Amino acid sequence: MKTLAATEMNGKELSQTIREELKSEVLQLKENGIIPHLTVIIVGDDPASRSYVRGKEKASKETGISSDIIELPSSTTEKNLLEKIEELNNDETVHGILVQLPLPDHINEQEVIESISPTKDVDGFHPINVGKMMTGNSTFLPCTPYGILTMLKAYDVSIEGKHAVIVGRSNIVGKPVGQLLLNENATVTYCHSRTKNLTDFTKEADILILAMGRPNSIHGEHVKDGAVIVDVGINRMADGSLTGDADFPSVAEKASHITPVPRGVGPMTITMLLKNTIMATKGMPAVGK
Ligand SMILES: NC(=O)C1=CN([C@@H]2O[C@H](COP(=O)(O)OP(=O)(O)OC[C@H]3O[C@@H](n4cnc5c(N)ncnc54)[C@H](OP(=O)(O)O)[C@@H]3O)[C@@H](O)[C@H]2O)C=CC1
Ligand SMILES: Nc1nc(=O)c2c([nH]1)NC[C@@H]1CN(c3ccc(C(=O)N[C@@H](CCC(=O)O)C(=O)O)cc3)C=[N+]21
Repeated sequence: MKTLAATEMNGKELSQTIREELKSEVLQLKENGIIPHLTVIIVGDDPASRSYVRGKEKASKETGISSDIIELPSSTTEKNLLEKIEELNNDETVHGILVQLPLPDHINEQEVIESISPTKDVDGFHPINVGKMMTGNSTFLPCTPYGILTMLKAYDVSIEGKHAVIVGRSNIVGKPVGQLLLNENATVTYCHSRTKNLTDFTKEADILILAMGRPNSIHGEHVKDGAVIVDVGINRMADGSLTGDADFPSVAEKASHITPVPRGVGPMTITMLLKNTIMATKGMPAVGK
């Protein structure tokens, strides 16, 4: 019988530890009469999005963060959504604003992201915050990439000088995770749907980040011995189960470290959202200063 060679990087367990620390930060804020508050806006009734939003609300409550969900019908106009965001920007009792993506096609996602006050942008998607991240300045980091970095550090994975290969280049996962690893002195390669001979690149990775959203795409033969594998993919299978982008059993035989799906990157994303909300409550440096 083959034993699992890899260390499993368990995002659920690590999240529990971090969330305990966050709870005491929240208690301190409350002692000073400040209650951190996160408002999540969801437009439409996509079941997966609703399930994530509920997960965020549950985790907020458990950490002592107050939260509310604004549910808008998919027929909501962009103007209506922008007005709602403006109200929240001006509401001093709201510290963090998250607009669940994707939005319906008739709403311009970029306009919406840019309308959120950068000081309340706990997703780290506002161009000002993206720019600060790119230049290595302190800001809200996007939750999934921040969660990945936190997990790699907690498991003592060394990043400096390592070849990090990112499969996926979305604005919310692929691009920013590559940037954060570059900031940590990795050598970074981005792959995407037009990449030719993808596995030539994955085989070269010391750290392989999979963020394609294609189930079971990468197998043991496509990764280097001793590689660190972070599987961001969340794919709902016909039987209702969740699976990542990697074929877990064969990849785990080659890897030194691997994240499972579920209980890997997903819970870390939510933990970093809580962390960003606390940071927003404490007050971010004013924009432009
Ligand atoms: N664990 C978590 O917390 C989170 C998980 N996710 C999950 O991560 C996955 C990615 O999410 P997201 O970035 O939003 O998705 P997108 O669909 O926005 O991006 C997918 C990326 O993968 C690339 N890609 C698709 N097919 C291939 C292929 N065959 N070969 C190489 N590259 C390919 C695309 O390339 P191109 O740009 O050329 O189209 C694109 O850059 C999804 O499964 C999502 O559910 C997302 C957010 C948080
Ligand atoms: N503005 C915005 N910000 C986001 O951060 C954002 C978004 N929009 N749209 C959708 C994606 C997806 N996402 C996930 C968060 C947690 C889990 C998570 O906790 N997953 C659990 C499983 C949950 C389950 O069982 O369904 C796990 O992997 O263990 C998954 C996915 C955040 N996203």
